[in-house]
Amino acid sequence: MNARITGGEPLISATELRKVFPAPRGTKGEDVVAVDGVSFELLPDECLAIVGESGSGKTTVARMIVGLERLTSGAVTVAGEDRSAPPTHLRDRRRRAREVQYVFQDPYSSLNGRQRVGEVILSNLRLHAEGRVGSARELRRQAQEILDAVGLPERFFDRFPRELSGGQRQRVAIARALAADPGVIVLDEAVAALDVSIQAQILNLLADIKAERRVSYLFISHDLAVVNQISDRMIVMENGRVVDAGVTSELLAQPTHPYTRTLRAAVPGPGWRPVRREKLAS
Ligand SMILES: Nc1ncnc2c1ncn2[C@@H]1O[C@H](COP(=O)(O)OP(=O)(O)OP(=O)(O)O)[C@@H](O)[C@H]1O
Repeated sequence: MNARITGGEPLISATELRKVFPAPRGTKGEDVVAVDGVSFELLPDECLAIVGESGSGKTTVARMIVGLERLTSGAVTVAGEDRSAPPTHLRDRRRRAREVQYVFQDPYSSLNGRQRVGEVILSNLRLHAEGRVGSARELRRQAQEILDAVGLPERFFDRFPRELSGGQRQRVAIARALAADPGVIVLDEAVAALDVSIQAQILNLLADIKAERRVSYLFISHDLAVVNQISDRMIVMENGRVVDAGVTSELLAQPTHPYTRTLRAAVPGPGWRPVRREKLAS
């Protein structure tokens, strides 16, 4: 079972999320309001981007959604079930991981250096098989199928992460997420550490996976050019609040909010124009 649901019911619903980090003990510093009244919905088969400058609260929102950060107030539901409180036991944690997987920014630190690529995938397959673990041969076949889906042929199965490039490592991280067969993948600056040409490859890969596996993405990024390529809708965060939201191509073509205009103006490269995703796909 995964968190996929049919129809227009949101996969993730975030309502009035608020996160306050207390000032460190013994200091006279002030509490940090990292997230303040953030609401959004992620629909089946869509990619929703959360954009904003560094410190705007994007990662904190993502961590609240996956249960890594306790909510100060507000509510999160996944596939209609309340997920506002952190998981209390291992079973709950695993069930949530099957619903929503998280891919981190840094492909260099997010993989265990002592685990071979195939084992990374196998261990997540075993973890989420819910007692339906097949033979070792069948598991290996499934692991290789997932690696094939992210463009890593059989010769990568026994390699260690240190033997891979940044782009290849991020493919492994995506494959590891897919092994849980999730309904949603949260991608937190998942291409930010990669060269532009490798970024494009990973974005194409993500688009292919989304079309083939019907997984939804919550795509956290500060990079509007990247967001323009991958997302259907976007919300814009500034100082912990949502200041703008809408269909990505429309919002980028004609940004109305001053902050969105500022972000848009910061996109590098003369002649950069928002391009509808259908055009990119051809
Ligand atoms: N564990 C924490 N303790 C205290 N303050 C925190 C903590 N985590 C985040 N913050 C603060 O909350 C605010 C939002 O941070 P967050 O990392 O969510 O922003 P972001 O938009 O993801 O930025 P970046 O892209 O740089 O990660 C920042 O002011 C940050 O310093």
